[in-house]
Amino acid sequence: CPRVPAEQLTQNVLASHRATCQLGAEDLRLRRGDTFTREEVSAYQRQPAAEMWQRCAGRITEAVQHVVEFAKRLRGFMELSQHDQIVLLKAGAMEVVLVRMCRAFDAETRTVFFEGKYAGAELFRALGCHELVGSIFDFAQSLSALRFSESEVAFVSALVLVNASRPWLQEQGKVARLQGHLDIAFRLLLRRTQREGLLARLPPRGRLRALCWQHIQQLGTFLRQHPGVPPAAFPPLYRELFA
Ligand SMILES: CCS(=O)(=O)c1ccc(CC(=O)Nc2nc(-c3ccccc3)c(C(=O)c3ccccc3CC(C)C)s2)cc1
Repeated sequence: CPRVPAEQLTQNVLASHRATCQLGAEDLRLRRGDTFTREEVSAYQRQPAAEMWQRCAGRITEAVQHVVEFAKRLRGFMELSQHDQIVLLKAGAMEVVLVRMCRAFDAETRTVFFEGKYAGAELFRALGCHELVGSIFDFAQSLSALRFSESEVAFVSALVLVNASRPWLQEQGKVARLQGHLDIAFRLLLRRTQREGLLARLPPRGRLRALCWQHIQQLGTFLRQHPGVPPAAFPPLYRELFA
């Protein structure tokens, strides 16, 4: 079919995701059976809280950097003002990580890929934020039930990022136009693949926002309880986004 703008935009969204998705969905699926042994789990549980927080902060920072690269490749994102690009990434990067992370979640064993193998929630006990970890698993579980294709993950990620209702935007109209084009392209894809029902089953935006807020709060609690941990122990980007 002729390369109508929506088709071109769709190709750009899919290519941007494929180029920056960090681990391939297929690889993640193939490694599902590979879970940590009881000994390895208890070794993680015996880690000091600071060590586990720093490891997770490092992982999150890597994931966020891939999301920044995804945004930069999205047609139209680089045409936004620098200020608005930063506003959208500060508000949305962690939300996109959470959406992408569902590909690394195995609902059958309720485990997530972490540092080379699949881990249950109990592996993260040393973090001291049992509720947050449980909520992340629940959220990943709800997303994995939707059986996203990579194209759907790509579009959901793009629409999480390009959100004209984020506060502090300077050129809200420009973001709304880009958001509108992405929305139309996504709906065309869903119609073509008989997946229109997906839109009604996506979690409300508030779920993502609440999870990110819980993460920021738990980080704050951890840092207050461990005044000895130097801020330099966390990657600058992680501190900039969450501390
Ligand atoms: C995201 C791109 S990907 O290619 O799919 C990919 C690429 C790479 C990986 C490997 C990986 O980094 N897994 C991590 N797992 C968790 C985790 C941790 C608690 C429960 C559930 C998953 C990480 C976190 O640090 C995390 C994740 C979400 C919110 C908050 C946090 C930190 C908090 C809990 C201190 S990192 C997985 C998936």
